[in-house]
Amino acid sequence: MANLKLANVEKAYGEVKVLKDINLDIKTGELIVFVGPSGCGKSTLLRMIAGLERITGGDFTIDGARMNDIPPAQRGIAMVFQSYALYPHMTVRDNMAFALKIAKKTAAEIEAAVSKAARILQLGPYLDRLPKALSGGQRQRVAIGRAIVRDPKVYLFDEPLSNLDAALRVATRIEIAQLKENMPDSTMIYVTHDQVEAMTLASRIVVLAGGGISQVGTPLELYERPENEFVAQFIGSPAMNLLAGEITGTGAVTTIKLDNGGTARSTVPTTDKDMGLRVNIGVRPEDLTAATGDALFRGEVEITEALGEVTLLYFKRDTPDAAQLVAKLPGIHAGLRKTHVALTAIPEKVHLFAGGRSLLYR
Ligand SMILES: Nc1ncnc2c1ncn2[C@@H]1O[C@H](COP(=O)(O)OP(=O)(O)OP(=O)(O)O)[C@@H](O)[C@H]1O
Repeated sequence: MANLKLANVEKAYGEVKVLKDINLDIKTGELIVFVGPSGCGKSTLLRMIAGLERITGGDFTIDGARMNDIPPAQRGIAMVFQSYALYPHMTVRDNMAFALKIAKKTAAEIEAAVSKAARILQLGPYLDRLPKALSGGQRQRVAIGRAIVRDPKVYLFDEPLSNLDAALRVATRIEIAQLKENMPDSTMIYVTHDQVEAMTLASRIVVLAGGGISQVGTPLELYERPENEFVAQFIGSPAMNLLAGEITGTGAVTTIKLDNGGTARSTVPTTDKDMGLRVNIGVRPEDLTAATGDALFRGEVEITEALGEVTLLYFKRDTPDAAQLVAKLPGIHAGLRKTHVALTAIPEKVHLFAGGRSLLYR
């Protein structure tokens, strides 16, 4: 059991605050994923939780006990890094047993812990091999095994799959999902650049930006109800399209006259005082469909990318909207190249942002 709490946590290097006002409650059994642009402080925050970086402000507690000044080894936390750093001259078994030998555990305790980890990670057949005789994915499993044998309350993963090739990433990602299933009471925090890892593994995703938390939510909450334009465009690939316009009709369904001449409708509710408000509508590429009546965008398809199950459409860059718009249509539509298309989206899929903030969260 481990409930983690970060209260007003900050990190300053000299005068520069790289993280501030970090408030986060993590419950036992959650798998929390930190995402955000490069340099936003994901690794720093993870390392502060591990005790590898000093916390310069605020409090970090595990089950109510303040951890700020507790050394890493006494926090009950194990960290798995992207470079697995196994001891090359030791077998898989000895790599996993090493920390327990140092901790002066008995041979029987070590044997029990190593076999349990080997079972969870399906490393049984490899226990007597040296790391050089393993694939990258198997080595990463041994690195995770070294964490498991210590039976920590909290697991921290710093981009554990980023050194693996695409196929192995998928396989190892599924293994991590299974690992989490097998250890429902362990709390995990995972840093990644990979959207798919974040969306598929996380109980909740923490989006970091500009030194703070931009939004915390389940993967679907972030996808369906982003609080701001940053999260809207960060989660989902290709990114959500933003088109500028003005509110011309309010109520349970809002009408927006777009600067490009198009019209959009949104089920985000508005009131009379919103008439004339400048907004950006947000529409995901996958929510755009061919329009028969009102369109929110019309343009000439310049490039198509047929990916098999979907086709991405990019438009002739003759207006600001056309330059940034991407549509994702199911199936293969290479024939749309050089044709004019009109696109719309159902009102339920049209997000509204004013000043960068979603009108849903007013
Ligand atoms: N020792 C240091 N002194 C000063 N600034 C630092 C130091 N270490 C990190 N930083 C700064 O802190 C910020 C956060 O770095 P961090 O490595 O945590 O980002 P990140 O989100 O993990 O990035 P990436 O995704 O590129 O790994 C960066 O702007 C970085 O330049």
